[in-house]
Amino acid sequence: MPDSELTRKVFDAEIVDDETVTPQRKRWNPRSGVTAGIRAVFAGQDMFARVRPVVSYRVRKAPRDLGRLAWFLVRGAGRWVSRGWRWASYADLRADARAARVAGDPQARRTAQDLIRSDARARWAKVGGAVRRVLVTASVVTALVVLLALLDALVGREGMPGWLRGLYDLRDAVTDAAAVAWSWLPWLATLGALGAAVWEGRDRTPGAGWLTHPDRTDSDSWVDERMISKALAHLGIAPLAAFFKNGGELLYSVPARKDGDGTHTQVRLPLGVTAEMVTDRRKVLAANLGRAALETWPTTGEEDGVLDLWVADKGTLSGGAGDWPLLHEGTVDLFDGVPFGLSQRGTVINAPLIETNWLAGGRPGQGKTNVLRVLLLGAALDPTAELWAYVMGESPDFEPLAPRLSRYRVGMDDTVAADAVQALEDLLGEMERRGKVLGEQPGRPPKVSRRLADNPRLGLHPLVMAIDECHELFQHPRYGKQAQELAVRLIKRGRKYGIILLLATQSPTKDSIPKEITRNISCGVAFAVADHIANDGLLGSGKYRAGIRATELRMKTDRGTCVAVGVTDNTFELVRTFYVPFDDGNDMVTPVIHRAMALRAQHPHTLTTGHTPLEIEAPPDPLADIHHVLNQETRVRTQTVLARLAALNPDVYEPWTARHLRAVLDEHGIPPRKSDGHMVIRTDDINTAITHREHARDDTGNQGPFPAPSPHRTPCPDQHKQAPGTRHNHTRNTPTTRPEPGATTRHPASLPHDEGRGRHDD
Ligand SMILES: Nc1ncnc2c1ncn2[C@@H]1O[C@H](COP(=O)(O)OP(=O)(O)OP(=O)(O)O)[C@@H](O)[C@H]1O
Repeated sequence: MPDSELTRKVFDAEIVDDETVTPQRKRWNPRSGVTAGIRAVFAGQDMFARVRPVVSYRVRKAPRDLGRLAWFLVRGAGRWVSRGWRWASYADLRADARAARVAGDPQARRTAQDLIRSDARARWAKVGGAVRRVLVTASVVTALVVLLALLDALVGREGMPGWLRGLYDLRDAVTDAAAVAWSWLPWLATLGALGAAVWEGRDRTPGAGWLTHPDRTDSDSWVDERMISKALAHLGIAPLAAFFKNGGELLYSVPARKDGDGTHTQVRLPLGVTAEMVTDRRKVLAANLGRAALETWPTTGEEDGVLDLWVADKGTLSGGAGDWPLLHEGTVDLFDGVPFGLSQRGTVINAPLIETNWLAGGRPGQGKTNVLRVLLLGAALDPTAELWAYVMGESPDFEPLAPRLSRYRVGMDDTVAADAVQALEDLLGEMERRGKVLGEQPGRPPKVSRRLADNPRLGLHPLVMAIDECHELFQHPRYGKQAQELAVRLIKRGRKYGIILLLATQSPTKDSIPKEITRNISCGVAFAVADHIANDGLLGSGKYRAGIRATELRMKTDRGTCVAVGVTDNTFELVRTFYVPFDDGNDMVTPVIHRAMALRAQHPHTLTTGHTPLEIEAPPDPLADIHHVLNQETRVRTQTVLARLAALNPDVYEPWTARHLRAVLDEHGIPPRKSDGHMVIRTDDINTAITHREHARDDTGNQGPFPAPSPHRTPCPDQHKQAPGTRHNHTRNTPTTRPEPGATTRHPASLPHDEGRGRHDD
């Protein structure tokens, strides 16, 4: 018997699993139905048992609640009246005028009075416009109604066309509905007005009951002028206490209002009291307001007699800043800044880097290095930026950034200090060169702009140098003095040339950081510091006295939170910095650097090589690269081409799929080709496309996507050997560089004298 006859045949089947079987097993069981019913009843009873005490409690409290409702009604109506009066009498503007008179500011007073006049004019103009609109509408509607009535009387509905009869039906329906609504309207209007008045008059103080709730979701966060005045009255400042005792009322030039995650206000203090007297009693003020000292920020306003107060909502500052916005995607334009942290108001601060220099400091382990790393990471996502980093100690903190760093040295030995000084010297030379380049530009622009930075021929791209633990460099017995001088000159003059210095230190004393640096630095960042000397060393002199105090930050508890000046237009910011983890087993920095590398590979960019001429890297040329990897074979399978491209330039081609390849071929008019059922690319097609492209360039005079070399550039004898599309790494040979991991496979050196030397750029 043949085998096939022994095989069982299945004509119809169904895959059966537990779920399909279970419903068939569940038959109706009268007993279980009864049990379920009883359970439902008991569940209902549970519910009833829960609801009953609530209802009885409400019933007992009903008289009190009704009383409160009545009181709210009266108070709401009162509030409306007073608001109406304020509106009608321009009370706010009059108060401004009065405040200006008290402050002895005639200009402000005149402005307030002018505003009252112009407001009155605008208001009457508005009323006139509204009356005119109402009159016109009423006349049109009346004319229409009269016309319809006349027509109805003269012609009769029977003689009218269908659409006109429809119009009459509509009119009648609207009239009937209006008549019904009219009979209800007084009731509805009264009820609505009563409800609105109760709502308006509800208790707005914290802790109000079920009928009321404060404007904030968190009643703990409530801080108003009454509470602030009370807190100030109990600070133990004699003139302030006397002022309140005599029935004085403080003048709030900025009323207490929600500002991000807190409340902001400005108070004009009475005679004999300065803002500094209040900032000195910050802890008492915080306690009086029911806040931690860190959550209470009294500072001097525009004048010594004006107190600027910001009080954080309770507990909001203890939360971290969350993920760095660029952690998973996004690029940076350094001219717009780098997301750096959350301000006390809960908004993201875009830290400015262009035209600034930074000094970050604080006690050990509070987050300085992370700030430097975040700024460098952000800069790395601007493909035009060139980055250098010097770490004056043995630390792997910047290791994952290495592929994107053109210069990178780590260590405590003298060679690192020597290289850092050399780098500062190179930056000064570069500054001179940039000054000349700017001077040669049409219109002699005073500083580097995005447009100029984008032109790789000029070499005016942003150049960021970070020095971690910079006090080690500035205090170095041999190189310290020179480093100080160079850094000061750079900080003073380098900003407009797109040269940015980022410094971080544990020890911001006058011996470790030159005074000229702390004086001229534009962005100061202070994590928890020990005393007012360190505070003012980082943030600028007088900041401690003005109440801008990183001394309030607590070691460990406030790790990652810093006081920053110069990062926004505000006098200071309390910043919860973004943290990009680089810890044992959690490295979120490397993926960002991979993105940064891929981005940079797609842009022509310049490297600064000390006093030597600029080198310009060419962007990849996919057509030439395909030609290169075809290796003169007649045809090669598409998948093989993709693999070879990825090996040739992984940064650019590793993410490529057949679709990317197809797009390039389509762009050059190369049709899809098949051989033995496989998609292939033919060398002939690519050769033809390249020839066409060359002709097209000759015709238009266009030099193609590669930027022409710098006029100063020394031609490399073997430059033509460079694999097309790979990036040229021609940099000055200085001991400040170190070999890039994998540099030999990924970026073959095009110059024989580059072989074996330190790396400079990606
Ligand atoms: N913004 C932040 N959010 C949360 N944790 C942070 C933040 N910044 C730093 N940290 C934590 O603090 C630790 C120390 O950070 P970092 O190395 O930046 O401090 P540092 O001040 O540079 O220390 P050192 O002076 O020792 O170099 C980090 O490993 C991290 O756990």
